[in-house]
Amino acid sequence: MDELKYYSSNFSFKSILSSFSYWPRLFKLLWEINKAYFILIIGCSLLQGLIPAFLIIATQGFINSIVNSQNSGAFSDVFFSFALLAGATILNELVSVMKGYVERLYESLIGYRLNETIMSKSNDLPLESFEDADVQDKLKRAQSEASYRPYQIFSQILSLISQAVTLFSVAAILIIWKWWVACLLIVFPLVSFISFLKLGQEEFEIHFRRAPKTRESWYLSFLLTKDNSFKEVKLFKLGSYLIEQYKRIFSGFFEEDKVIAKKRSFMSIRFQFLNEIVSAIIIFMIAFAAFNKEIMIGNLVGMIQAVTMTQGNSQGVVQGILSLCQNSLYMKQLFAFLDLEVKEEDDDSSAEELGEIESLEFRNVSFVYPNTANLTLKHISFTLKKGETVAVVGKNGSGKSTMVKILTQLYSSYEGEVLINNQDVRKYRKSDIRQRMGAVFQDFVHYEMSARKNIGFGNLQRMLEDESILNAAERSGVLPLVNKLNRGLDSQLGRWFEEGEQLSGGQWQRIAIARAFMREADVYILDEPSSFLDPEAEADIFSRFQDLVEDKIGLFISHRFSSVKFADKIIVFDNGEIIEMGSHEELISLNGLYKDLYDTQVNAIVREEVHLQSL
Ligand SMILES: Nc1ncnc2c1ncn2[C@@H]1O[C@H](COP(=O)(O)OP(=O)(O)OP(=O)(O)O)[C@@H](O)[C@H]1O
Repeated sequence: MDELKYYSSNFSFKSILSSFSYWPRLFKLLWEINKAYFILIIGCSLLQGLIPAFLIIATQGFINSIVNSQNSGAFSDVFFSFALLAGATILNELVSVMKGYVERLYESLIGYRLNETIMSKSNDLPLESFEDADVQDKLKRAQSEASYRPYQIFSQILSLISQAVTLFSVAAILIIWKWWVACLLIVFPLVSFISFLKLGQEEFEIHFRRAPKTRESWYLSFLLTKDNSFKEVKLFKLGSYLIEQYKRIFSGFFEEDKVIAKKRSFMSIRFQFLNEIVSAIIIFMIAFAAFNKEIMIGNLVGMIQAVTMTQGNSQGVVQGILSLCQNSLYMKQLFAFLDLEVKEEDDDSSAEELGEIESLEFRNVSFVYPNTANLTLKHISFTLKKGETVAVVGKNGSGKSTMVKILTQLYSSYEGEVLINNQDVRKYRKSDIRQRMGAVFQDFVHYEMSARKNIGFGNLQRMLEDESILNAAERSGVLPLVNKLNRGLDSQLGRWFEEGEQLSGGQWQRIAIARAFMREADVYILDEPSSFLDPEAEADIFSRFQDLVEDKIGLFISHRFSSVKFADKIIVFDNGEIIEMGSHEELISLNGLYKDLYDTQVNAIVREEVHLQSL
């Protein structure tokens, strides 16, 4: 909201001028995308600007040559001026076809490249920024508006140049006759400039304010069109409600658009009317001059053409400058996103080389999520050592996943120290650290792609090596499933694309675990790996996990104590703090939260067994 205030108060002529400061950057960007197209379009635009004046002179000459030939009886001049006129017309057509062709290619190329740039920028952002609603709004604005505006600005500048060339060359024909006529035609449309400029600012402000609502509407349509939400939408009969919400947002937008469109139409009618009166008077004056034999009939035709063209071009130049002002404001949005600070220090060449990770330590780590009031992690300290399997338990929302995100360097704005091999993690490149970690997050991804990619994404270099992929599948116990797939590793998974084979929740989870195991890592982290698994599958996964991490560091978060109790060390989280730590036996004897949670689960299982036996 504050930002809107900032922008609103800056919708001034000055701010529009300052937005032109992006032009050099924009031109550099467009030049780098394709130099040949860039030059060709500029060349064609200049030619297009000059041709109309030439056409008028050729038409004028052609008509006058006919009139002269009637008096002299010689036809050769007519033939010559006809050839000139025909040549100019053909050239005009050729230039416009050529420009259209290059423009289409260049425009789509620019669209792709800018989307690519926006995607790589998103990829470079740290998770903290990515989860920020303001950054999401900026991203939405950059994606929806700014990716096609750059070409618009470029083509507007060119058509402005071309129109200006036409305007002055055609106006020269009138200046020779009566200079003030040309001045009147050029200057008059400027009267409308300020009014249209204000309207353009209003329109921009509306679009700027819309970004959060546009995102909301996108989300509503996402809920209705994606398979993972579709089931609930059907079951709870949310469809009509969501469509209604969507409609409400768009009807609001439509009303605003209608108001702007109405204002624009009224303004156009007013200025158009005044323009027509001015040109009617001038055309009448030209006709009167021809009637008095002050000018020839060819000149009459040429000058009437010149009046219409000067007037049209002068209006075109004004409109061009206006939409250029407006588009320049949108350009700010693109660069506002591209200029977001990237805090990742991966390009730090002074970073130390990271060897095998033998120990990981949290020393007095506290963390608060941006824009929230309370600490999510409070003075956390623990150590993980090579050869250890550590389980993390605790109630929902106690901070376990947050700790994992800090461990994997997805958040870096914590207090305290995170150490690798007794050295501060900040000494190492984040990408080097992540390279040595294999993790499955709670909200792991179902890639709607082949089984090969789903597993191979864990180690891109090995994605084409069947043996490595099958090995990872074996380790996560998903090999029998992979072997049963119609096209083996290259079978499409999920239902989004053709010939996709849908998996169960547990099968997807095993595939995600295989992806983590694909990495030749020193640290393996599983955040609730058993949430979709049946007890047998869960026991299977943990025994495989323990084998895998025998001489590595293994960390898993779980709510299932049947697996947790076999860990070498158990860390108990409560409300962002570590309140207990030790082996299963040690924690049971402590008689604290761990014992409570454990007893609750064991008693529930016992009750269930008794109930089953009584049936
Ligand atoms: N991206 C975020 N932005 C702001 N707050 C967050 C974010 N992610 C989590 N939180 C908050 O941080 C707290 C800890 O969440 P966390 O996911 O770490 O808990 P957890 O122990 O893993 O819970 P669970 O067992 O339910 O997975 C919660 O109160 C949650 O609301």
